[in-house]
Amino acid sequence: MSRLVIVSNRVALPQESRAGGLAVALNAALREGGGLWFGWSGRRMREASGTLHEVRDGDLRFVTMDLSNEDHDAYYSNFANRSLWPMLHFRPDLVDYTRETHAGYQRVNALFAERLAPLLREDDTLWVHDYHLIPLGRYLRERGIGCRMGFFLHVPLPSSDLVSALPGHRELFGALGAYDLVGFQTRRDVERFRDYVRLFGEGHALEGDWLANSDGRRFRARHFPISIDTAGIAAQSAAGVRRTSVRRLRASLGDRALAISVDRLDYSKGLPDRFRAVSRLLERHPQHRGRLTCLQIAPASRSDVPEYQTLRRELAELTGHINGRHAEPDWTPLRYVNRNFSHDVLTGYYRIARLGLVTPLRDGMNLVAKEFVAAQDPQDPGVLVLSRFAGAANELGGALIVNPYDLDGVADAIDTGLGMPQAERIQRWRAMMDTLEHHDITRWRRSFLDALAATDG
Ligand SMILES: O=P(O)(O)OC[C@H]1O[C@H](O[C@H]2O[C@H](CO)[C@@H](O)[C@H](O)[C@H]2O)[C@H](O)[C@@H](O)[C@@H]1O
Ligand SMILES: O=c1ccn([C@@H]2O[C@H](COP(=O)(O)OP(=O)(O)O)[C@@H](O)[C@H]2O)c(=O)[nH]1
Repeated sequence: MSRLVIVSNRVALPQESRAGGLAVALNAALREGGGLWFGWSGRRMREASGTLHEVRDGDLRFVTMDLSNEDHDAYYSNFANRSLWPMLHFRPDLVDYTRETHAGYQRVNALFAERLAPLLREDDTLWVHDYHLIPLGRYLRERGIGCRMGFFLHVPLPSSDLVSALPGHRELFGALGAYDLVGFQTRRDVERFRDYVRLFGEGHALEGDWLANSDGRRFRARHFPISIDTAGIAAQSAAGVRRTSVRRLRASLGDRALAISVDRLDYSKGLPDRFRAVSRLLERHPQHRGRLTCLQIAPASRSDVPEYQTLRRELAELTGHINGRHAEPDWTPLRYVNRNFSHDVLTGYYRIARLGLVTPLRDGMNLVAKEFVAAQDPQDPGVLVLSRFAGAANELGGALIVNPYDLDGVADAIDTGLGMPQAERIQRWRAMMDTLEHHDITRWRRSFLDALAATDG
């Protein structure tokens, strides 16, 4: 059997727990079959990039690479997260592009290829992840690596008009033609990719899910919605409610209902609009005053990036403003926590919540939405309020689907969710849980790798 080699910027080393769906999902996927995981070490050094570290855990091998401060700054904090991330999340107004940081991104991708190539075998299956590493496949091919290569984009792909506004887009997105299979989260992302290839791309779209790159070499593009370890999370949450931290949260609520949100502190997640929607709820539906506690867990993310610093300041101010306006001496509507929690605790929190509030402005998938569903008590499940702009909305039709820009609509959905009869809650939850039980992380991994194995190579 071919060895699986996963490459991603973020690697979840054994015993490491941090926010971010990619690392959570790949960890679950790799543990199933063993293999090698290659990526950034998480260390920024004063000296040059490229030092490798290795950790073994059973039949898993983790090889990570240090980056210099300068490379990390150009590749991750700037080009990946100030040029690509905002563009891919439909925010051209936030794109900050320079040729220098673009060159740094290409340089780090070339270095990934240089360090990874000697570790590869001819019959490996290589699976590259996300917008940090789009050109890696092309650099590896230039080094003569001929093994099967797949790429998965965890974030959305916007329309060609937006993509084509990024300087150098042809070279960057044309590099996807070096892979044998390119995976996206949703069908719409695939459609937009095919449109892009047709209108601007190096290469052309063929019949079915086939495309041809600029050399005429054929590759495929399909959607593979990422998922979670559904059974594992259900079991974890049932046990989680007995944890001290979960019991303490429940005790602190008294007889108030809990609405929970869990997001990296990122502008794509729509936190300011969500907080305003909670404020709107208390105006439109005053019966919830003193009866509802909204808990927002928002671990800091990409703190070197100015847009994230601005958002953090904005949210601190907005929380103070909303609580100052609505709170009573014995009640505050919003609890806002900038800390990272382990899955054991989070799943217990989800289970005692009456409502999961997941309202990103754009999100590739949003695993929190799926985790919230999997963590519910089957006899007394909570309700999910979910943005139509999260990839997860395509599969979780049992949620109350909202437009996060429509604050009145979000407020009304919260009200509907809090008042929903038990029979309807069970019916909606069962439909979503059936989907997640059928389509879990194992199935995601297998369907991608089976499709990759079925390409010409
Ligand atoms: O690595 P960071 O910069 O700390 O960011 C964390 C991850 O955020 C993004 O996650 C995406 O992948 C999820 C799983 O497919 C998906 O559910 C979510 O919608 C995406 O936003 C990013 O794409 C990852 O590369 C980061 O590691
Ligand atoms: O304090 C936290 C906050 C989030 N997460 C996890 O981080 C992932 C977030 O993934 P999602 O797809 O929702 O968004 P992303 O952060 O990848 O954009 C989920 O598995 C969360 O359970 C976590 O472990 N601890």
